[in-house]
Amino acid sequence: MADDIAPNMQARAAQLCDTARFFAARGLCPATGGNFSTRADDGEVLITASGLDKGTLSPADLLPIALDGTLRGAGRPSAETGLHLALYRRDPAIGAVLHVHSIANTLLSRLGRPSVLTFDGYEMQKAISGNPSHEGVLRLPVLDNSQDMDTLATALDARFDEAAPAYGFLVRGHGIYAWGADIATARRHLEGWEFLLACELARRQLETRS
Ligand SMILES: CSCCC(=O)C(=O)COP(=O)(O)O
Ligand SMILES: [Zn+2]
Repeated sequence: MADDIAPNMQARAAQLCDTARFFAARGLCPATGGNFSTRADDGEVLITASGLDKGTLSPADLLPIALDGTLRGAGRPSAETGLHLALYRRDPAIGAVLHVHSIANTLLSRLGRPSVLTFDGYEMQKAISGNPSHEGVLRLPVLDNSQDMDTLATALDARFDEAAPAYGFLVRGHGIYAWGADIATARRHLEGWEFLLACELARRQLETRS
């Protein structure tokens, strides 16, 4: 909880909560869905406690946890902590991991059971680091959902090289994970992906009607 957060991490904790409230205010964290974390300077991770309304988060709702899953202090960390920690362990450059549930990410990961979604022709592709133009093709991997975080983490590990250039992946019928070197970059990636997913869902609906 807040007392356990080092003084030098207070600003980052506040920024993470601002970011969570930003996405919640846009309807991307319905019914307590979503979880948010950032790497701390001491190598620990601050992650949201489980089951909270992400629209009212404050730093008191963040829990410090080691990369091996050892919780420092009391509280119940996010049910999806295992996936966040797997990402931080896999890539030391990851500074923040954000997860939300939207209608677009939930539906598009289910329609036709894709293993990957592709995007081309969208200016917003440039929101994803390393993509200078709408002319490239972005690939967003889709993993099957599981309630077992070890199963999900193993599946992610096997496809991490695909997910890395996307700075994210979808979990089927569940939601999106996006990350970045810091909270602001992770937020840009997540906003960008959610815009692209919303466009793609609307495009498919319009095509079906015509
Ligand atoms: C009601 S959403 C189901 C749980 C979930 O997918 C989620 O993102 C929130 O779980 P947490 O334990 O982090 O609150
Ligand atoms: Zn979730």
